[in-house]
Amino acid sequence: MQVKQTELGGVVVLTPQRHGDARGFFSESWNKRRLAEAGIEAEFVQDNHSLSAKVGTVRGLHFQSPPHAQGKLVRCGRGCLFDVAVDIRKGSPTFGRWVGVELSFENGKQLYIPEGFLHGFATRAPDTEIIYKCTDYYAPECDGAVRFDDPEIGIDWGVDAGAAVLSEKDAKAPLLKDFDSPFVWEGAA
Ligand SMILES: Cc1cn([C@H]2C[C@H](O)[C@@H](COP(=O)(O)OP(=O)(O)O[C@H]3O[C@H](C)C(=O)[C@H](O)[C@H]3O)O2)c(=O)[nH]c1=O
Repeated sequence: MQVKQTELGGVVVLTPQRHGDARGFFSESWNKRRLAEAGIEAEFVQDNHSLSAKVGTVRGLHFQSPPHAQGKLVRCGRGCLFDVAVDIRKGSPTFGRWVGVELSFENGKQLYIPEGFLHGFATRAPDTEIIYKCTDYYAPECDGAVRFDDPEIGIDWGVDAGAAVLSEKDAKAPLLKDFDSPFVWEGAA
């Protein structure tokens, strides 16, 4: 498995090995021991799977606040998407900074996003399916969001923000400056 650190500490791009043969390929999409070897000690308790029919669908930027904060291991089961993590840990030297990576069925890449980060994605192909493991259960009372097109964050989604396919919740999400993050950077004094 290839492991590539990003400029946001803890956010890691993983590419599991694919064993190709005349039938197609086989890949271990998740292996706890290999993640631990990559420095990721995560206990996953829930798998999520969603389908987004239209190109330019944006889901995010979401988080769950403590005590049900979620780390996520994200991959693309079909199609192609641009997956983004944003650091919202107060005191972090990279607070408000984002990283993005194209995940597709073709490239087999995965993104690990620890607790304390917003997560969102924009689809780049029709009928795109995202599949991701979470380190805590769904807790709607802890559900939170920040606007995907917040100019202070400045994510280049590669889609026309005005034409993005959004949920009502995402269309009404607050800006980062109007939001009090429940996360504190562990490196803070
Ligand atoms: C997240 C979640 C949702 N639901 C139900 C609640 C709604 O009836 C329906 C759609 O939920 P929502 O509109 O929040 O789904 P997304 O917009 O895809 O939200 C997700 O998108 C971003 C990318 C994430 O990382 C989060 O996992 C999550 O916030 O599924 C559940 O039953 N369990 C769950 O874990």
